[in-house]
Amino acid sequence: MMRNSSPQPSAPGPGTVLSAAGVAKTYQEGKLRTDVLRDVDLSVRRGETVAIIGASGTGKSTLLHILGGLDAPTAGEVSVDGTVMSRLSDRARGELRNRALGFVYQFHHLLPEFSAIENVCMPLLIRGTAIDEARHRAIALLQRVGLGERLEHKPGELSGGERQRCAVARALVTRPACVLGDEPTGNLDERNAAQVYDLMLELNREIGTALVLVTHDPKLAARAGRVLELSGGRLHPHAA
Ligand SMILES: Nc1ncnc2c1ncn2[C@@H]1O[C@H](COP(=O)(O)OP(=O)(O)OP(=O)(O)O)[C@@H](O)[C@H]1O
Repeated sequence: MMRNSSPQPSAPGPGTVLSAAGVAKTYQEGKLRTDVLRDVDLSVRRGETVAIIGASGTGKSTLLHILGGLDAPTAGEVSVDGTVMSRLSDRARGELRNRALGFVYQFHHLLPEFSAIENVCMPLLIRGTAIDEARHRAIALLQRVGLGERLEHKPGELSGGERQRCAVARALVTRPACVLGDEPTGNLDERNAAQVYDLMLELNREIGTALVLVTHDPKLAARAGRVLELSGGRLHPHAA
């Protein structure tokens, strides 16, 4: 494939937990063709925090889905913890996602019929952790995010900020190499958004999980170690 000469946001190397090389994505609906991503290169190192900003419709969610293995690129490759995702079977890709990645969405995506502790236990149980150990780890993390008194509450019985903090706990309970957040604080007021964002950065420091966060809020983005802007289907270093 022809590669352009735009500067790479950073080159992959040892300690890279997530990388994209020449990632393109085209949506084709009948005769309508939309080239959303043209040539995305990205390399995220262990423990790094990266914010991705960009105008509405530039493809931030599309990119995050592809980085998380939820969608396949039209061209290019994504590697998670050194393994190229497209070379894996669906099952092996699912296992890699469960082992190495965590996800936080704008709308928490917690399971409504399960309690906070059950929601946070879920990724551990999926990977075969014994129930007692899973509960022990879920309780410790829920206490850490300030929900120690809300363990048995269902999502509908939690406030918006509490739901997002529970979703953060669920994403981090497996101590993944990297957490991907798609506007993780986007539905919260400024104070709650700052609190949840703070929490993610604190857990990043404590656990060493890398964070890749899409946000429309420049103030929040500026607190990440690196800010990249998606425009014209490519990622560019963002000048502060
Ligand atoms: N399944 C699809 N089929 C066709 N086009 C799509 C599809 N999904 C997204 N698009 C288009 O791709 C473009 C990028 O969408 P995406 O949701 O990734 O943007 P975004 O940067 O996350 O936007 P926002 O900030 O508004 O959430 C949009 O123009 C959208 O219409």
